[in-house]
Amino acid sequence: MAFIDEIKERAKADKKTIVLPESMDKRTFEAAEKILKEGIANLIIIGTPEEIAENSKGYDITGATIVDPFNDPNKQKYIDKFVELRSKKGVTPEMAKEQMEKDYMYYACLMCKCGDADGAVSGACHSTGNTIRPALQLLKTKPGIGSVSGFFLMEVPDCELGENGLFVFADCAVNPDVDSEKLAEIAMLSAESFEAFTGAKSKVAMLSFSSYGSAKHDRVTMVADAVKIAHEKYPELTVDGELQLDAALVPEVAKLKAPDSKVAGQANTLVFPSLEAGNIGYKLVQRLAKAGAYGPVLQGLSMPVNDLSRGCFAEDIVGVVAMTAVQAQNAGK
Ligand SMILES: CC(C)(COP(=O)(O)OP(=O)(O)OC[C@H]1O[C@@H](n2cnc3c(N)ncnc32)[C@H](O)[C@@H]1OP(=O)(O)O)[C@@H](O)C(=O)NCCC(=O)NCCS
Ligand SMILES: CC(=O)OP(=O)(O)O
Repeated sequence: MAFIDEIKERAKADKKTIVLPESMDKRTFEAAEKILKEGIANLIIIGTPEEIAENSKGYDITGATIVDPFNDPNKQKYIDKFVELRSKKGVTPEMAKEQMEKDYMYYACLMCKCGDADGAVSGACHSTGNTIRPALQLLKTKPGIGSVSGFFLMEVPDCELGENGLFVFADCAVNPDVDSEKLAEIAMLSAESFEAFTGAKSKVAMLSFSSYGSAKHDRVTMVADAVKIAHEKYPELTVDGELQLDAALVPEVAKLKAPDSKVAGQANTLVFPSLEAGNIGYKLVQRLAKAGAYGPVLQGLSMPVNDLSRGCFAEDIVGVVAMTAVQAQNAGK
């Protein structure tokens, strides 16, 4: 069974409620029809009657709960929660109301925070920054986590590398500035994500343009230091580096470049040394290898809220909603 079909089956087994705030985009309704028909999740769609009528034309969204952000009996509860969480940052009730009406992602995050939804998915027509900022501000990180990061679950067709073509790539979405500490934490979170979604043991490669000191540069040292930190802080983690991509993936190259590594030649979880590398890397594999790219899924956030690429298809939204529902199932465990 394809990876995403397994995730859909897991989502269906214990249905969660996911909120979709992008009623201004037709893909939301195309995806909603599929999600409801397949029974993947209960849905809340945020939008005015005009937005819903205009963009849902031709799609059957019977069963979705529609919330009009200008006329919602629960709105005061969300305004109060917004102010409770952000008054120290100067947010007043008037500002909270205006922000929620202007940007439905704030509304969606408050629904999650108040327990009226288990997760949210947005980003088909909003940039990543605008999609995740409300979640970072209102939901915050899980206890003990310093930074939220974003991974893609990549499903590469006809590929024996990784876990039969399945990989986690991170960070592809969130942190423009990383250091060794952050990279080590991204490695730990990515390993957890890989294992939660695939059920297989993760083997994390910390990528660079150097393998085991073959090049000398500050950016190589940053990755090598991240590996040392990861070994110290997360001794249960199978992680190695710094490694070039070919050494991480291909057994024959691994024998030459990192012969004693427990990861080289078998990596299934790839931690990129910068956001540039991660974001470009996942798009290369998606577009040239025709890989499935599900995400960016956020890791380290206190509740499941996930982003999409603006280039996504409705089927990608369905996949990310299923992954969000599975994250919500795992949240209490
Ligand atoms: C994530 C991002 C939106 C946050 O930056 P920003 O909008 O400038 O916001 P700030 O730095 O003021 O942070 C806003 C809040 O989020 C928190 N935050 C920022 N980055 C965070 C992270 N990685 N993890 C957890 N919290 C984070 C800040 O602490 C701050 O909290 P506060 O308001 O309670 O003090 C920004 O780093 C960004 O745009 N990243 C790149 C996204 C992107 O374009 N990716 C490529 C396409 S996928
Ligand atoms: C993940 C990503 O790159 O998102 P977008 O394509 O919307 O910038």
